[in-house]
Amino acid sequence: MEKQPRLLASQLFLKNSVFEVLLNGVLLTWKEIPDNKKVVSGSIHHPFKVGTSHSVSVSEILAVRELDVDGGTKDGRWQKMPQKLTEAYPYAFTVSYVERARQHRWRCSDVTFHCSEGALCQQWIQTIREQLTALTNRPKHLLVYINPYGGKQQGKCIYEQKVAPLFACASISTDVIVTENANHARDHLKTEAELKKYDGVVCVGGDGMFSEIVHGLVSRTQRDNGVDQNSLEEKLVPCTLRIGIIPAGSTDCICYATVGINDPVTSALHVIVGDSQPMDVCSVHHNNTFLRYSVSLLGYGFYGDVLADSERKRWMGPARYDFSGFKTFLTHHHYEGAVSFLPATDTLGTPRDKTRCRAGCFICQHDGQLYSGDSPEESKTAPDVSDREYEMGWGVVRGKFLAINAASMSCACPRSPKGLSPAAHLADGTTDLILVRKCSRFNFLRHLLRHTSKDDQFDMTFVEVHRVRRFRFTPRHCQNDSELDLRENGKQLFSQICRDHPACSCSPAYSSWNCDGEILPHAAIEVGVHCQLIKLFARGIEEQPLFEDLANPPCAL
Ligand SMILES: CCCCCCCCCCCCC/C=C/[C@@H](O)[C@H](CO)NC(=O)CCCCCCCCCCCCCCC
Ligand SMILES: Nc1ncnc2c1ncn2[C@@H]1O[C@H](COP(=O)(O)OP(=O)(O)OP(=O)(O)O)[C@@H](O)[C@H]1O
Ligand SMILES: [Ca+2]
Repeated sequence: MEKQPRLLASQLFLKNSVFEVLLNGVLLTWKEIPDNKKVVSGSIHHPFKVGTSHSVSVSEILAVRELDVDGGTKDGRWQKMPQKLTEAYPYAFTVSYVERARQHRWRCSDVTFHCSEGALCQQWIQTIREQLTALTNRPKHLLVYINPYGGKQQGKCIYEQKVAPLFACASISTDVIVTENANHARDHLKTEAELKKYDGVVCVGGDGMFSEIVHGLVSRTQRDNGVDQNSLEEKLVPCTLRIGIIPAGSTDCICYATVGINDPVTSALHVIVGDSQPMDVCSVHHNNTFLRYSVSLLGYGFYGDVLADSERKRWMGPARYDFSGFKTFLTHHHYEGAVSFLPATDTLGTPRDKTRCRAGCFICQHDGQLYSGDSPEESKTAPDVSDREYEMGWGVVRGKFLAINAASMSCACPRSPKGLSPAAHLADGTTDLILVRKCSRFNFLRHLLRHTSKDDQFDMTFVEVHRVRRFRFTPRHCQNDSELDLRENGKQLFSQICRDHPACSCSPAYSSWNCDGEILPHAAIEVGVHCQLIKLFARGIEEQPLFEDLANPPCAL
């Protein structure tokens, strides 16, 4: 087959005007041309219209398809064409591309170019297709898991109506599994799935569903590479398959913090263009035994109690968190214990930075390290602790806490658009440890409210925040290491304490850990961060243009 040129320039017809259309391997641009420069004959030009121009990155073109002269595309989509146009320009092709809308939303837009010669039309189609084929980061075959019961139970419908047509348009083939029970996706990935067949795994659901995919993929990768997940000293092997999240859950905080919005079409488009966003993963251990992975929030006290209460109210849907949040706020329990942590002293950022982790983040590109390039490749995913540091650098905070939160990323979500730790990074190998000491209800409310405003939620005397690589929590009443059933022990201990002090308003001895929306069975845990262990089909939150109305300014050609 004849090699297509990388550069194409033609005068083509679009919406009653003649446009200079240019493809240079990086950009597709089309600019309305003035009357005196036209070489196209028989154009139906609007003489008073001011020339407009557009530009689309080839990497954001989804597909190109031929348009039949009778007005339908070859793939069956129907388009209305004025008769005069079809007579003068009987050949046409449609380019589908990403267009940016408000609040980080992406939409699929179509532009149809008409020409008088069939050969020219074919040349354009083939050249664009060739340039799309050269984009090797794009997935061709995906494994999709749908949770039909997540969020408002719309997962199946969202996928079929909004996502599947886009995947089909971009010629992505899929194997779709609608899960039949909790952990179906995790176990299928862990043991059965033929991962070699796929370029990525997509989940349709919320943070819980994403967590299943992470557990399935990370565990499978470690098993295939003979790595023991139980030891915190082990360097975990990064997963090669990227993960896509089509949001259909209650919080969707992973999606919100990696894309900027929980919108199924936007997420599907990030999958199609083959974006890649590395992410840190925390491994949580108890007595040198692996418990779970966490990518967003590990929360003891307030967020643990909210989750424990809300699990009994799943029937309420996403509103359960507000109900349980309000109830937990009123109960105002505090918990006693010791938090030891290894500060990330060698990092580029701090939790109090004004800058945010955004697409192309400088800090994440350097794995959060001050001295990039010095770290050998194999140490990238390890909790990165030398023996000396291990002995020397640990800090300890003891006391009574309303909340102990570790945010490995901002945890931005619709409830708190800036998140629990606004300056946290997706892929710097650290987690932000937020300690909220016992304080009055009023002060705690002030702290919570600051998650929804511009004010700094850390700028309060009872709150401290540390960027750490590892941490450990030991509850005060943890008598021995074999504390096994937290809930039973907790209840017994609570009733014991309250029998001793009948008139007091003491808190139970234990809360629970909320690990990305799952309750952990132990209060005493040790946590390590594995830098960039997984990759998502995302690019981080893109900076908003200064004036949103200029999100798609006409480009200067
Ligand atoms: C007064 C308003 C204050 C609003 C403060 C909002 C802060 C919200 C911060 C949300 C952080 C979410 C972190 C994400 C965790 C996910 O891995 C996990 C799985 O999806 N989600 C949850 O655990 C779900 C956790 C959901 C927590 C919701 C907490 C709602 C608190 C409401 C407090 C009301 C007090 C009202 C007093 C009058
Ligand atoms: N077929 C199924 N039946 C019951 N539970 C399922 C099924 N498939 C997945 N699950 C479980 O449902 C739980 C919740 O799902 P998901 O995360 O999709 O929604 P959510 O809890 O509403 O949202 P979020 O996690 O964002 O709060 C997950 O932990 C997952 O393990
Ligand atoms: Ca991080």
